[in-house]
Amino acid sequence: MSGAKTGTNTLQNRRRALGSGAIQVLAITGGKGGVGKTSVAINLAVAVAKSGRRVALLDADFGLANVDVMLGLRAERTIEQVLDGDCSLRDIMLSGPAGVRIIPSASGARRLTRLNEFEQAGLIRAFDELSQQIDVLIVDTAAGIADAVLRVVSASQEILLVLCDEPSSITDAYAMIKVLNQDFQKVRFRVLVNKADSEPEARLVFEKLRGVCERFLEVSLLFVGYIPSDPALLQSVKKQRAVVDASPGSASSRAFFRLAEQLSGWRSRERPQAALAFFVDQLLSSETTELVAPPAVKSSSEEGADAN
Ligand SMILES: Nc1ncnc2c1ncn2[C@@H]1O[C@H](COP(=O)(O)OP(=O)(O)OP(=O)(O)O)[C@@H](O)[C@H]1O
Repeated sequence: MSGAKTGTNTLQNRRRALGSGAIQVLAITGGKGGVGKTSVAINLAVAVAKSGRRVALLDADFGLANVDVMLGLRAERTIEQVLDGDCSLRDIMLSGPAGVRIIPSASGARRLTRLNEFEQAGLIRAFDELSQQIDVLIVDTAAGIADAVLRVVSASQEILLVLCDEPSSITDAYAMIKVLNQDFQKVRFRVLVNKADSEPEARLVFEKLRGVCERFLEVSLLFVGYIPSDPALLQSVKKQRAVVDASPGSASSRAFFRLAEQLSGWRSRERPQAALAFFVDQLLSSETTELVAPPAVKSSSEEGADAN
């Protein structure tokens, strides 16, 4: 058996070991920039954490990674150093409001989809470590439909599309749904309308997207609610705080708490217990992944996985 093949089998065993915990993995996306993806990712993460679940927020917006900045934190290191084997996930995670673990990735997020075998082992080690510590992984993604964005989104068990009432938001969301459906066989999308003034208005925006999807695609869209346009959210951004933390009684915060409550009921038909393993698996199945023999790096948990 070749060294590369042996390495691949070992990696497969390690990936399987990630499947043991029932972790929800949710990508926040939308196609268009500025619709509020990062605001939703942060506030939903903090609202879920306030309900007692353990949450990690992966900042995979490699264009304008800014979760840390929006929360007044400073990332010294990112997932890039973890992939290089320089440190562990624990060393780079920041502690956000309500104990949300923030994983800064910046340009490392693009690299997540193009890993050589040494880096694959680093990624699996990192998520193996994470799987013991969280119940929910929320992934904030970049705008656009670049391949790296699509791969991160399609790797996630649940997809939450953020829309707002602008024609380009609808067309960009449609473009994203189409490519996720046709190239990645995704059929189910949850839709959140942001910056709406009322539920009827939000439903109208949702119906515009559903109308065009029904005409051309076989996908299922679920309306999960709306976040009102809220000056308190803008104020909290200026203070580098999550609105659910700074103004928990504001209109947008109440909507985020409602959404957080719903999220625990989003049990995917696609084996929720394997969501984290699926996430890592999909990132690693990139066509551009190079196969090179990995250096022998083992943690005790990987040794356990190898023995299975
Ligand atoms: N519900 C809301 N009410 C008021 N302002 C909002 C709301 N949601 C987002 N915003 C504001 O809209 C702007 C864009 O939000 P955000 O950065 O979260 O969008 P994004 O989709 O992540 O952008 P990008 O694609 O550029 O990363 C920010 O100034 C944010 O404060």
